[in-house]
Amino acid sequence: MIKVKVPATSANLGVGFDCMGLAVSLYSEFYFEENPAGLEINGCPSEYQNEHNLVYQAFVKGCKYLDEPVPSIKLTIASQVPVARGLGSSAVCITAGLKAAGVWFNNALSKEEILKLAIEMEGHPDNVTPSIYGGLCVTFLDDEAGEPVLAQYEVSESLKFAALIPDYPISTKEARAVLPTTMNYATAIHQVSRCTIMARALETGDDRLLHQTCHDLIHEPYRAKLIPEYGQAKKMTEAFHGTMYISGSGSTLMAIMPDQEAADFFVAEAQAAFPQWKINEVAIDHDGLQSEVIERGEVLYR
Ligand SMILES: Nc1ncnc2c1ncn2[C@@H]1O[C@H](COP(=O)(O)OP(=O)(O)O)[C@@H](O)[C@H]1O
Ligand SMILES: N[C@@H](CCOP(=O)(O)O)C(=O)O
Repeated sequence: MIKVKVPATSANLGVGFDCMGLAVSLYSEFYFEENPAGLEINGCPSEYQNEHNLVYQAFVKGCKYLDEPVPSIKLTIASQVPVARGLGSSAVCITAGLKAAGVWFNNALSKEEILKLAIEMEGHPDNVTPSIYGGLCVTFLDDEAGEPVLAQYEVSESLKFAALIPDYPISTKEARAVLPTTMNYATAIHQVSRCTIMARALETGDDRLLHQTCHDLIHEPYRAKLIPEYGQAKKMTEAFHGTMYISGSGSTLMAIMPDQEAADFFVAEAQAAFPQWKINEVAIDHDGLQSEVIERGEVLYR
């Protein structure tokens, strides 16, 4: 049996639309076993328990890329990552399926190959890269070869992340449909300058600089309208000297707090204000995608 564990992600990270993302400590686990009786999928909503399942689709893509026959499998999913909440559930499914295909055929897929195939499936790299590599990642596709180019950045340990997860979904497809198709020079300059300096603010833990730089003009103004509580949550975050952005395509709002004390007070206050939401501090995941081959309850190799 192959076990794959993948962290959730917080993509865009304010001003890093479609390029910057962070792996966070909510995990999904996937178990792949041979099942001669045919495809069987458990542990996810019934609408995903068929051959269209995204994890299975990615597994098939990996097998085909390797030119190997698609094995008949039982797939069991145990997920902490909520669906359509901007925490990368689709990226998690895709990277897990690809990784399992690689492991199934003697670790035949490198991380770089998994990344390239995952971007093809997801359409943008900002959530799949951190789900594979962990930490804070920035990625773009090379103009000529179309190869992913990535850099990893440090995040100061003093900064604390609190995920405000609403009780309603927003699908990435719908959230992309509300975006304009063009932007002007002034907006591009605003965004590029802030994104570059925000990476430094995250590295140094400079919460004032973080607040100055984390001001997106590319997607948040349009998507905030899909989250009625956006303004209230932002005000509350700022009252605790934090900085808030829409995680991925929403609906989760991510607050970056300057220290542990502020994070603890903020989480309690936010939970009282939004009793139906799940509000958790999340740590940064530094490991990314992990796999194990297990036989008779024993881990044979990782
Ligand atoms: N456990 C799962 N099994 C199969 N597909 C899943 C699972 N979790 C998420 N998905 C797929 O991912 C989609 C949600 O992705 P998306 O709209 O990008 O939101 P997000 O990635 O922010 O959670 C679902 O509609 C479904 O297709
Ligand atoms: N850059 C993408 C990120 C989507 O992330 P997800 O976690 O919501 O899947 C976008 O903003 O559309």
